[in-house]
Amino acid sequence: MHEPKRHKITVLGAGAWGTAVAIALASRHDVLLWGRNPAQMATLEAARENTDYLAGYPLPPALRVTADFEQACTHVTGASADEAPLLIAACPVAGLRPLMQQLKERPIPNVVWLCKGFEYETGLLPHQVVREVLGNAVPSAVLSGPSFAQEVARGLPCALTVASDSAALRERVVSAVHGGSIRVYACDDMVGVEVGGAVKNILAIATGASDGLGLGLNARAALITRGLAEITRLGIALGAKPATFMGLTGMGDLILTCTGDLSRNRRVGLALAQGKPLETIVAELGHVAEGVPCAKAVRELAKKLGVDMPITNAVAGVLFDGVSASAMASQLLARDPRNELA
Ligand SMILES: NC(=O)c1ccc[n+]([C@@H]2O[C@H](COP(=O)([O-])OP(=O)(O)OC[C@H]3O[C@@H](n4cnc5c(N)ncnc54)[C@H](O)[C@@H]3O)[C@@H](O)[C@H]2O)c1
Ligand SMILES: O=P(O)(O)OC[C@H](O)CO
Repeated sequence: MHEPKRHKITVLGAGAWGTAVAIALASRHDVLLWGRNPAQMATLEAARENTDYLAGYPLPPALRVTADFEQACTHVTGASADEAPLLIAACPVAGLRPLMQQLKERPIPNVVWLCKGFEYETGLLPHQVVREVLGNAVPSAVLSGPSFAQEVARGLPCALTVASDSAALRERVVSAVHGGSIRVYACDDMVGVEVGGAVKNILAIATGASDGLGLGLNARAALITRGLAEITRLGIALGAKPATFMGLTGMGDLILTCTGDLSRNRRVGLALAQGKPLETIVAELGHVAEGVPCAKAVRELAKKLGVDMPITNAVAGVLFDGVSASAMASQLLARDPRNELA
């Protein structure tokens, strides 16, 4: 039986996902939500709602918010071991390195990140970025899986996976997050969990484009299935465990993001099918769509590693090389036949 315990938690990043996670945890724990924009945080406090990133979901009275980074850090660095502190980084991949640099000289107890992607400039996974900046001494974990912020903020059921090579941190994350309508599973395959979370966003763009072109449900199922093969090939080349890709952060998140209209990445694909330019799509979205920078990073990484990733290459062609969505579909169909399990 899961023993509920009260934790001191700081969530760094007040976008859609950081806000939803803070809302979900605030009824059980002492949670402080930090955002880097003082004006936005003042509005959030006044309205008790994140109108910029998660409109329509009131903050519970127990949830405290701040734009003061010092206060956000002290909430966990000043906590006793008995208060089992947890530091959660809820920024996009592009913000992870700067955020870790801000934390570098502080005695943080641990760090758990929620972002999904490869660092654009370096092609590194989030755990590699964190270790490059903080070293190996700080226990670190990734929390990922099929989870739309709006549903989590509403308290609807959801299952996530925490991956870490620290058994103690895995236990702490399960202790803090598992409960209510959230189930948390644990594993030690950080590479597999991060690769699944990153590449599914590219495939959601592909599926959105296919659906936007009206190519049908058969095409959608084909893209999801062959997309999973593509994710698995890259993951194995990077040292992941193949079984991870059949789990929540592989197949689970891939299905959700490719089929759920709440997905920003899927919406990018739907808009590409209408022929909209990428700059317009990104501006209209107003939120991060990690699949866009990730497509470029993964195309380069796969080329370097000699991993065949035709759907990723096709998506990158539409995003960055001026290929139309319909030409992308034709190019994928025209590829030579291959053995399904190769
Ligand atoms: N929204 C979801 O449903 C969801 C679910 C699971 C995972 N995620 C992942 O979580 C990450 C964040 O997504 P989101 O939905 O919150 O994005 P968002 O666009 O809603 O918000 C991004 C937030 O990050 C902040 N930010 C950007 N750079 C920062 C930095 N250097 N330091 C601090 N804050 C910074 C922005 O100010 C903004 O508040 C992404 O990697 C996304 O893939 C999102
Ligand atoms: O809205 P998206 O496409 O960034 O997807 C959100 C989550 O990653 C789904 O698990």
